[in-house]
Parts: sequence; C-alpha cells; structure tokens
Amino acid sequence: MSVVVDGHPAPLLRLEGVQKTFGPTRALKDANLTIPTGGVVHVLIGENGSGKSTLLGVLSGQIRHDAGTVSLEGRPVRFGSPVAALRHGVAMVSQEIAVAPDLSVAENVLLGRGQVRRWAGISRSASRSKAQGVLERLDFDVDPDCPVRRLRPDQRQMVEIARALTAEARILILDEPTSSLTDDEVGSLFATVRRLKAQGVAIIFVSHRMQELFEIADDITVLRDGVTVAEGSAASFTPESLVSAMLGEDPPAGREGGSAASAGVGSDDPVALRVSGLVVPGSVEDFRLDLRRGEIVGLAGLVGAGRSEVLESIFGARGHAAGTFEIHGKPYVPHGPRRAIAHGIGFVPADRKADGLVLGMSVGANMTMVDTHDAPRLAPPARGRGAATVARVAASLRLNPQLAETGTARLSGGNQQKVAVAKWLVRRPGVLLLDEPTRGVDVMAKADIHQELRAIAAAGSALLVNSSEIDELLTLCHRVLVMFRGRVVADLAVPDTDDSEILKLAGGQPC
Ligand SMILES: Nc1ncnc2c1ncn2[C@@H]1O[C@H](COP(=O)(O)OP(=O)(O)OP(=O)(O)O)[C@@H](O)[C@H]1O
Repeated sequence: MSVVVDGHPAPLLRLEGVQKTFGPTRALKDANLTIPTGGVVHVLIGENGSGKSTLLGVLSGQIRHDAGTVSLEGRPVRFGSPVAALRHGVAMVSQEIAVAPDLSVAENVLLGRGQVRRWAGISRSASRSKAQGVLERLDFDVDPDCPVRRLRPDQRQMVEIARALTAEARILILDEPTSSLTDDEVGSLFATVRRLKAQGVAIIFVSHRMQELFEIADDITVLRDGVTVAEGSAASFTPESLVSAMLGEDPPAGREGGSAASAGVGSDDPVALRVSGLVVPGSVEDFRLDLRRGEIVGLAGLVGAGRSEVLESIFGARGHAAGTFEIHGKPYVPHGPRRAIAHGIGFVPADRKADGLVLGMSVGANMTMVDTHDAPRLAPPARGRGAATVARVAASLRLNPQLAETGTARLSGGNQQKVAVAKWLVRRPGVLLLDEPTRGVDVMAKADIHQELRAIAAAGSALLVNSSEIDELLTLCHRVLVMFRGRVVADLAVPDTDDSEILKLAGGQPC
C-alpha cells in the first residue's frame, strides 16, 4: 500500500536533499529526483563528475548517503546493499556489464535468486522455463542454454536486464546502456525499454548522447556539481537548454560541427602508417590502409566486424597471422606496446580501466607516463617535466587542475576517459590509434576531445579512430573505412557520404 499525501498517492520514488561526501569531494550536495509513477523513462544527465553514478549508487544500495531521504511510495528507505535494493524492486544494470561468461543465458538470468541451486530443490528444467518466460517478456530471441560468452555486448546487456526483471524490478536503472552499442543495437535496446515501460516499469536512463535521450525520455533531471539544477518533462527542454543547465552558462559557440575534412589531406602528403594484407584469424581479412600525415581515418562497422582487432594488431597488443607495416616509410613489425610507442604509435584502448590507465597512480602521473620522448619504457617521468603541456591539455579537456594529484581510480568514468586520451595529446605521437575515444564523456567534453584531436592532426599526427557512433566519425574524420565481417567493404570520403550509407554497408548491404 502506498502512502497518500494531500489526497494524492505518494510518488513511486523520491530523492530529496541527498548528500554524499568522499574524503574532500562533495559528490552530492543537494540531489533531488522524483518519479511519480511506473511506466516512464526518466533520463538523468550532467557533466562528467556531476554526481550521476553516486546518485545511482545510493539508489541501488551500493553507496550509503550521508544525509537526505530516499522514499518509495512515500516510505523512507535506506538500502544497505544492492540485494536490499532489489528486495524493494530497484535494480541497476551498470556500465560494466556483469555477467558470468561461462554460465548459460538461463543460469545468468536466474543468478543470485537461488533458483539454479540444485540442492535447493529447484530443477534445471523449472529454472530454464522460468528464465525462458522472462526472455519472452523481453522478446529476446536467444537460446537459454547458450553460454553467455558467445553473446554480443548488446545481448549480454539484455541478459542483465532479464536478470533484473526476474527479481521483479519496478525501477530499473540503466547506467549509460548505449555507450558500447552500435547505432542499430541502440534501436533494439530502445524497443526493449519501450516494452518495459508499457509493462509499468519505471526506467532511469543515463546517457551523454543528446539525440538519443530526447528520443527515449519522458522526464529529465539535470545534475550539476552534485546539485539538481533542473527537472521537468523532456518536452520542456531543448538540447541547448539542457546543455546550459548542465554547464550553468550558455554553451560556447562553434565547438562542434565542421568536419576535419576541411583541413584537406592530399595524396601528396606522406604516408605515416602503411598496413598491407593484415590478417587476424577469425577477425580481420586482408586489411590495407595508407594513413597520411595529418589525416583522420575512421573505422565503422557492427560489433564483431574486426575494427578493434585492427587497432590492437597495429599496436602489437594482439598477434596477427599475416601483414606488413611501415611507419613513415620504414618497416615496422608490431611486437608489444613498448615497441609501438618507440616507433611513435599511440593507442587509446576501448577498455580504459584494464588497458588505458594505471588506476593506482595519480592523474598527473598517468598523463605524463608516455611522454618519454626518447626512452621507449613506460615510466612516470621526473616531477614537473612537461608540466606546462599537461596543464594546457588538462584545461582544454576541462579536467580540474586540482585533480593532478588525485588517484585516477577516484575519478568519475568520463573523467578517466579524458585522462586516457589526454596522455596521448601530451605526447602527440606520429600515429595515434583510438578505440571509442569519447565513450562515457559528456557532450561538451566530447566536442573538446574532437577539437584537440583535430589540432594534433593539423600539427602532423595521423589518426585512426574506431567508433560505434557514425555521427562521431562523420564529425571527426576525413574518410571512413566500413568493415563487414573482417573485411573493408568501402572507403568513403566524408563529405560524400552519410550515416544511412554507412549503416547499410556495415550491415553487409551493397549501396
Ligand atoms: N569512491 C570515490 N572516492 C572518491 N571520490 C569519488 C568516488 N566516487 C566518486 N567520486 C567523486 O565524486 C564526484 C562525482 O562522481 P560521479 O562518478 O558520481 O560522477 P558522474 O556524474 O557519474 O560522472 P561520469 O559522467 O563521468 O560517469 C567526482 O568528483 C568523483 O571524482
């Protein structure tokens, strides 16, 4: 029974005046959020570090707040753990998809609920059919016995959503669910979100992608510096008013738009990276590329098309079966990151936590780690070296200078991504490989990163960029290589193509 206030039923969820401090950082100062009923999509938005994940952590039982109230249907609650939150019908699907890869789809869907424990008396077939029921509710066509390791990222995410539904979640939190999905996968996720909404589930959705959030949102809450600064129906906002609310000021003019193509790279410009006949068994077939000085080339394609594998092989982080490589006309044989860096190649990997950053070190140390101009070793340089460059790059990406001494693990996800990119902007390698360079960064920081990447290209670096966002490739690149099942199926000059052509080619359809 929900509580009735002034003749009205209390809202399904209300957070009022929520505060949370981590050491010296006041992550939440006065966070408020209201969801009146089920059957709505509520978008939470704010700059990197504004407190979104902390707020979701409070709501999902992962973080204990210091002050303020959280109430469900008028009753104050304080969750001591995610399990306690789940018991109240609040479930979260986090950015880092948490599935057990060796268990089956059905086992994952029922994980944590006890149904798969045989000693508990529940049969395999009963478990399987329960899981099947939830998968049908999601219209998710997958074999319940298939090991999760065989699924694509979007399918794994669906398994997590199914798990939340098994727990009878009334409030489902999706924290940046689209950040590792390609455009077509986002479409199917949105179909699922709409289906759940029609079934009465309230969905809290975090995204930095402006266009898609207007597509899906009923209501929006904006956080700035730990404070809720705006809330209302999606129709009451425009992209511009949202950015103004996030920033607390009018957005700077002319940051986005304008492709780097206008800078012009001609066939006379020297080739910085030449790749011929690259083969990575099971992933890449006969990949060829001449990447010129000052050029920005994009890689487009579906998940599994071989895009990341191309970058990883060039950097020597992954083996290859065939292929030759040249850097500035000289032969180069990839063999581990250290050799690549010594040859003037930089790499921003897709998984910043595992490969891109040393989380135990400070932001400053991470940013200067590869700025060892002659020595190929990855080592933190002497204190103070390159300080001016680091300060300039940090400022250009809106990284607070006070963060320099902060442990990188303590940064918000988007700010970690900025550091992963910034360390190469400090170094300015001759060839920079970037895998999803703006994953999880806010809309302003994305424009800042693009601007800085254009600047290092204009200064002579050659960039190869993998992105699942076609818009990003069209904004940033001179040309785009479209990959399908390991092969390049098109090499398109950016002014002469558009997202629908790229999408078709990426799906294996001829244009
Ligand atoms: N465990 C922690 N220890 C110290 N500081 C933290 C911790 N978690 C978060 N913070 C700090 O709290 C602030 C808010 O971080 P939070 O992750 O909530 O931001 P966010 O809005 O989710 O950012 P993003 O969009 O980048 O994911 C940041 O300054 C962050 O550095």
